[in-house]
Amino acid sequence: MQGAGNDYIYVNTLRHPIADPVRTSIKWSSCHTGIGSDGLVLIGKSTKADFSMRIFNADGSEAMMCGNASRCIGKYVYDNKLTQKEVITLETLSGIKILKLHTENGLVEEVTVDMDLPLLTNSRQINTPDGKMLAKTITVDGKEYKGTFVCMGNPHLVIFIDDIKNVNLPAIGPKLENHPLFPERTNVEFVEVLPDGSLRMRVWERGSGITMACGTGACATAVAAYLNHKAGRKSRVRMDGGDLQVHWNETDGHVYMTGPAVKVFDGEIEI
Ligand SMILES: N[C@@H](CCC[C@H](N)C(=O)O)C(=O)O
Repeated sequence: MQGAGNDYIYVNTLRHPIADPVRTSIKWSSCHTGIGSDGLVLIGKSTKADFSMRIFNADGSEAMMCGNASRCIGKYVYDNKLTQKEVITLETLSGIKILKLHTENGLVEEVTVDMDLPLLTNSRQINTPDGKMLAKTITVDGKEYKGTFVCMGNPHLVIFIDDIKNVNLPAIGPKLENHPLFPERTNVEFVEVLPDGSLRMRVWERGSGITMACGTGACATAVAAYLNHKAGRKSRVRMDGGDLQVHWNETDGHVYMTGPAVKVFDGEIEI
């Protein structure tokens, strides 16, 4: 399945348990020797919510949260009749998220995810030496990058720039991901504010590299844009694979992300 082009292999572990998800994600994500994906997502049962999600990056590392995968799970469980609910709770390593399904002709087209509160101070995931987050200047290869840190269950470094075409993402992405400031590594977003006010973002994902979109990254981008006076509470985040709508609600402080969820194909693989 894919959400704005961020593609994962989804396994319904209620029927097909995966004994070694780390090894499986590395093997299956490989474009030339596996299936090819940004990682592996396990849909499971939960004692606290309707379903659970575990997300593994292409390098086998497990993440706490995935925005695009949450939407795709909403589509998977509804379209495959694992539930008839149109509001679903999903247990993740970063808490329970609420998915609101938008259906057309009995199938899910879009999903709004309550992504909970953004974390703007230090978190377990991002241990900066001084314990202070928000704006920070990071020097890499003699060049300074001013980043805003936002944790959406997982860590994001959002960098605003004037012209996104000037970013050499394959070169700078891994250097920022593995910068000593982030002992647990980080996702990295470069963002240009377009004349219509939308946010053009490209992402280097921790553990997967360049992806066509990142849901938590889009939310982090919208929050950082508001904090840096570059956008209002509602933003359209435009990524290589499509757009997401993000609303940082001032009443409850939660971030709401809305976007598509698409099935690419069903398949069987021997393990
Ligand atoms: N693509 C995802 C985020 C996946 C996890 C991330 N690479 C991490 O390690 O934190 C999304 O849509 O949010």
